[in-house]
This record gives sequence, structure tokens and C-alpha cells, in this order.
Amino acid sequence: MLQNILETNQLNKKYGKEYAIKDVSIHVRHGEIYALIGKNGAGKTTIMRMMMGLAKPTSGELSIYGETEPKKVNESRQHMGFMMNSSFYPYLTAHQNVEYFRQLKGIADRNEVDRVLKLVDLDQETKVFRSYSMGMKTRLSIAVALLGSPDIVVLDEPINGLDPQGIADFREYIQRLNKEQHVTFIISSHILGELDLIATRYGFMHDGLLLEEIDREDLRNKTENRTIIKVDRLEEATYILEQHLHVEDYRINGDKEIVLSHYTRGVDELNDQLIAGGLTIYKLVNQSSTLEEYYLELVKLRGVNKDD
Ligand SMILES: Nc1ncnc2c1ncn2[C@@H]1O[C@H](COP(=O)(O)OP(=O)(O)OP(=O)(O)O)[C@@H](O)[C@H]1O
Repeated sequence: MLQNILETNQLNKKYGKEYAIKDVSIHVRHGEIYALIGKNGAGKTTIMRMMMGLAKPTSGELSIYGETEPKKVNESRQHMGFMMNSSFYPYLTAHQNVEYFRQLKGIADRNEVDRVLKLVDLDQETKVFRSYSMGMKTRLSIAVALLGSPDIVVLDEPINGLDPQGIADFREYIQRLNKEQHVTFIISSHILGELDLIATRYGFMHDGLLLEEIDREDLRNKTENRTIIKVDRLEEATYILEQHLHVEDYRINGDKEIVLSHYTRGVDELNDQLIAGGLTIYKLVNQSSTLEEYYLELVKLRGVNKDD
């Protein structure tokens, strides 16, 4: 049974009069790969900084392992690993760099360095950091985040700057660590499809607000198998759908199109009924939407911003 390992409850952060995030309630369950998705400035880093104790909420609550009392939350952070643009020494090797962080974090076991480097296949690497590819740098950052065997690892925009191979490798490492080491990941990205293949749950952010939190399966159900209808007279079309075709599972999107989820009877019958009703059909297609389209629709539908 998955339980919430980390939660935020109506979390707010203001800089001056401006909200950086407003009323954000996130629920991360044990064993998940949680993707915090949103364009630049959406508020992802702000939330992650609060998770890590680097910034204080203006109001609201953060709960880790069910603890909300600040002192206990701080203690719980010992079970968390972070990657926030770690700065590495350019003329030191992977081993020397991680050794530095081991000491900084006060981890007594010297074997930890080799252990975490092995997990990202950098244990045999002898070159200095300066000559690493972006992918290797990311892997090194992950290694540092894994020092001390944390249960939860928070990664802020780890995919930034990676080439397609680097992204594929990153996904593989995260999935392996999640499965084999049972690490719960919270990963932010401003490129929507990037975490598509690995995330088990999504938090969609826009302009400081959490628009939706959704499990992978539910998201897949919502984005796959949709039928889109655009006609000249919307109300008459919905009447035909409801009364003649007994369709109830539909909604209207921001472009005044009717979107049917899982309409399995094919478009021919729909086409016939709409034409029989005297409507002009501009569009009638079956399609799956991308994560990008889903997100943009969500932003349009909600049509809100944090200053409302
Ligand atoms: N220290 C600060 N002082 C003032 N405003 C800030 C500060 N930090 C963040 N903000 C503002 O808060 C909002 C959210 O920023 P945040 O960095 O959390 O977004 P993000 O989703 O991580 O985007 P990015 O990918 O660009 O970092 C932005 O409008 C930003 O300008």
C-alpha cells in the first residue's frame, strides 16, 4: 500500500507582495517517481527549496513521513537526498568530488563513495570533472544525492542540457534506483514529455499554482482515445450526443470543441447523427493527445492565475 511520504498542505511562498507559489498541496507516495512539471517560473524550484529546508514557507505546511513539526521535519530531511545544481571541483575526479560531499554531509562510512559511484557507473572513472559530458555530470550529481542511502531524492531540472542519449540513460538510472534501491524520486522538468516514460505521478504547475495532480494511469486514460468534434452549433451537438447517442462522458475544451473520452462506437455513427441534425462539421477525429497538449489545455481550462 502506497502512503504519502511527503506532502505539502496549502503551501504559500511570497516574495514581497508577489506569490511565487500559492496554495500548493502536493502528495508524494512511497516508491513513486513524481514529476513536477511546469514552464519556467511556474514555481517548481521554490517548492523544492522548501522541501529541502532552504526556504521557509510564508504559510502552509510541509509534512515528511507524516511529521509537520519543523524540528521533526528537519530530522526527517536526513533521509532525503538533493540535487540542486551541485557545484563540483573541475580538477577533481568523480571519486574526489563525491568524497568531498561525503565529508560535508558528515557521513562516516567511507565505502559510501564507491557505493554511490557504482550505482551510476562512475566508479571506474579516472578523468577529472572538467572533461565530463553533461550526462556524466548529471550522473555524478545523482551519486551525491544518493549519499547516505536516502529514501527520497529531490532532483531539480536534472535533464537540463542533456542530449537524447543522456536523457535515455538518465531515465534508466532513475528507474533502476527506484526499483532496486526503492528510492522515491521527486523530479522537476520544464520540458513536458521528458519524464513521460518514467513518472508514476504528475504534478502540473503553472504560474505558482498546482493545476492538477494525476497518476500515470489516469493521465493515460485521459490522453488516449479521445474523439474531438467541432461543429457550428455546440449546444445542438451536445443535445444530439446526450439524447440520441446517450453519451455522457464528454467535455468542452478551450477551443469550443467537444471532447469525448473513450467513445468506442466509431465516428461514422457520430457523423451521421450530427449531419441528420443539420449541423456543419468542421472537425471529427479520433486522436491521442501529447502531454504538452494536455498541459496547455489544462492551463486554458483553469484560466486562472495566482493573483485572482
Ligand atoms: N528569491 C526570489 N526573490 C523574488 N522572486 C523570486 C525568488 N525566487 C523565485 N522568485 C519568483 O518566484 C516565481 C517562481 O520561481 P521558481 O524559480 O520557483 O520557478 P521554476 O518553476 O523553478 O522555474 P525555473 O525553471 O525558471 O527555475 C518566479 O516568478 C520567480 O521570479
